[in-house]
Amino acid sequence: MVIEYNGTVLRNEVAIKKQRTYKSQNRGVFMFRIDSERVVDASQTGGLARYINHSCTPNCVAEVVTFERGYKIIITSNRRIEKGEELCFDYQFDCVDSQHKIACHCGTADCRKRIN
Ligand SMILES: C[S@@+](CC[C@H](N)C(=O)[O-])C[C@H]1O[C@@H](n2cnc3c(N)ncnc32)[C@H](O)[C@@H]1O
Repeated sequence: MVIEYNGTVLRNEVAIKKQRTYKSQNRGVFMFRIDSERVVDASQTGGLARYINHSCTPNCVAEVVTFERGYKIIITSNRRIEKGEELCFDYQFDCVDSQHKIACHCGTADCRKRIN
């Protein structure tokens, strides 16, 4: 394990409202989708894991572990990581319409050129 992605678990509807609010306040939005109903919001209460960037050829994997009392998002490495190397994982965002695509700058040979 490398780090846990901490934050507040929100219902989807609440997460969408909060996302709008953060954007209207010019604040960063740091959210991790657990499933179609729940999102972990790390924008206000999250730790350092929220700063991990996306890569199409990542050195880490983010997994949702379910417990009786909730969820944990665990980020583990999938290979040896050298000192000073940037941590990254595949965001696995859903594909969205062409107007809202985010270009990927991971720079790896297998880059898909967009994050979503
Ligand atoms: C959770 S934040 C990651 C931390 C962010 N780079 C920062 O400095 O706060 C996610 C955002 O970072 C940017 N990002 C992350 N990985 C990227 C990538 N491979 N290419 C381009 N932008 C990326 C995108 O704007 C994305 O919406």
